[in-house]
Amino acid sequence: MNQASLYQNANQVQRHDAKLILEEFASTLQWRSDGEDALLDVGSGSGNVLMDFVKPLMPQGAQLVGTDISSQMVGFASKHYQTEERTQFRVLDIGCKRLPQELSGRFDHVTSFYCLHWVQNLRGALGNIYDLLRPEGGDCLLVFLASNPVYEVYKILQLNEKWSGYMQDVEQFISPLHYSSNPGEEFSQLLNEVGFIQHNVEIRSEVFVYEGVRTLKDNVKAICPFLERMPAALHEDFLDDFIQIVISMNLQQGDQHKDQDQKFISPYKLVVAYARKSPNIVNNVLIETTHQKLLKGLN
Ligand SMILES: C[S@@+](CC[C@H](N)C(=O)[O-])C[C@H]1O[C@@H](n2cnc3c(N)ncnc32)[C@H](O)[C@@H]1O
Ligand SMILES: CC(C)=CCC/C(C)=C/CC/C(C)=C/C(=O)O
Repeated sequence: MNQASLYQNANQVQRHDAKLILEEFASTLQWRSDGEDALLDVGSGSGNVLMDFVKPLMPQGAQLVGTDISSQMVGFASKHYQTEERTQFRVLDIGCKRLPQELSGRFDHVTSFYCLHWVQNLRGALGNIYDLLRPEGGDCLLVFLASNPVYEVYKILQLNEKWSGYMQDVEQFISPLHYSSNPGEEFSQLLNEVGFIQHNVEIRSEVFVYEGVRTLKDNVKAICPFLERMPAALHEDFLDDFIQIVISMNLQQGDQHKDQDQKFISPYKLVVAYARKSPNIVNNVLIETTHQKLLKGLN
């Protein structure tokens, strides 16, 4: 997904979820007493969730860094929000092998909305999020899809020879937790493995209703990675096939012959995770104690 302006105009679900969750977690986030918080947002996209819902929560003197793997998204956000003080956007692949040195250990908070379901190497991404936080401690709020009917639609479309050539790698675009029987437990385990001792993970079952065929098509267009691989002349045909599959999955209500009257039901599962990094000294004591216990067990 590289079309920032398409995304900026068709991200109602993403904005709705981020707004509600940020209102809920505004007072849980551990704001600094000096108001000099530094926050990095992972997968900021066109930047409007970060600027409309995260920035207003932050103290006046706070620094914000919006990041994204897509240079097109970063270019759009930088231009759109160029007059915002203490705010910058830069390219970062959160799944990268080595973080840029100037970002490592620099942040009090990391946030991420609707991004981590795009990252197959979830463990690597979480390790990087841990390392972005200061050694003295910090916290993160991570919100992403565990599952969504869009993934089942993609898999059915891939079986159609009209589209299969564009969708060979469909699994790369399915949330790494989509097939998990216990996504909450799996994600908690990953948080533990990378060093987050204190964390809370919830899997929330949500439903969003898209009003009318055009609304659903625009929302699909904004995020579907396969459309940019095919000639624009095929887009409407692909989206029509998408809608037919949604109807066959019984996710449609209303008069099939009146585009405006149709509603499309999207039941999905959202991971909402909040985690705190403890200061190194606390971690070292805990590791030491565990180590001593293990040694005692051996003697
Ligand atoms: C659905 S958008 C979410 C944008 C924004 N956070 C919001 O809530 O509206 C997902 C964003 O994640 C970015 N993304 C995907 N994989 C990424 C990765 N490995 N590292 C950083 N960003 C990534 C995409 O380029 C895209 O801009
Ligand atoms: C009814 C139905 C299949 C709805 C799918 C709606 C849709 C466009 C989901 C997108 C989910 C997603 C990957 C969002 C994102 O990354 O922002």
